[in-house]
Amino acid sequence: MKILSQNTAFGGMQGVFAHDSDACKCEMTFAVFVPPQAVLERRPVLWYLSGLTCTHQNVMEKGEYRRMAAELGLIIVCPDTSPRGNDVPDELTNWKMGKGAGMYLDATQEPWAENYRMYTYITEELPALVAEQFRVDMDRQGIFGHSMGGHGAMTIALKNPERFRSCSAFAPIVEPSTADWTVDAFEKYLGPDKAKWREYDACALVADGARFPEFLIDQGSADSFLENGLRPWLFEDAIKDTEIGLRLRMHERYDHSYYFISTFMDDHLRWHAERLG
Ligand SMILES: N[C@@H](CCC(=O)N[C@@H](CS)C(=O)NCC(=O)O)C(=O)O
Repeated sequence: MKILSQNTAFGGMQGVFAHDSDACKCEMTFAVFVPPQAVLERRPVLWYLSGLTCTHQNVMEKGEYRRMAAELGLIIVCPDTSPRGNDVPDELTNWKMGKGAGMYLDATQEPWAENYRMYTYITEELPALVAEQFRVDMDRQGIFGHSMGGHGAMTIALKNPERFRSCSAFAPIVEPSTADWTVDAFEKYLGPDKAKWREYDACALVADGARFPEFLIDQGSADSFLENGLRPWLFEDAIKDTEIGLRLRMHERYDHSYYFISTFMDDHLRWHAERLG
């Protein structure tokens, strides 16, 4: 693992690191905030998955999570959203596909299958590296994210309920297999057989029997992607006859940006801290 930067913040450390990824077959970059408490003891770890067009950097610069994470003693890991580098396939003029749009799935179709294995990267390779390199308590993990990353967090929690104790999302794409934003990418990454898309779709996963105790979702009413991309009411419908808990909060006047995310960031960190102990 290479250290790209390390800066003291709120008594802890904000670092950016790079490593050679076996899953994605390229160099991957990620950010980690280590709170001051982690000098003395293992602390819970919270995974933040970012949205379309983002790298590890957007939330690090605009998410405003460090003060509260330091107070609560949470380690925050912010991975990149796709494989990177000149050898990685991309669609240069399409921000909803390829680099910056990994969709947190393992692609099965050419030319994507070789590098676009973000599900394996986020659930296996990066946790192993983080467990080795930082003072994390891997029995206390939570996951959250924004937009495409909200989709990632919810599907990963639903598929791994024994691993995560908490999950929340800002403006998540709850049904990517029918959303304007994501259908094209799902078809290119996973092929035309829509049955194969279901394991990466929060609503479909619930319909197929996946369970997670409860979710917190914050959504801005002035989010221009609400009607065609995000549609949290579909998840509300999906869990109706289940024991899954949902705290869905709509916020008038808030849009899709990091101004919205940073406003409710403290609430999400507290939500996770209460469940991670
Ligand atoms: N580029 C797209 C918008 C993409 C977008 O809003 N991305 C969100 C995640 S889905 C984001 O976090 N963008 C980066 C940022 O705001 O820093 C557009 O122009 O319509």
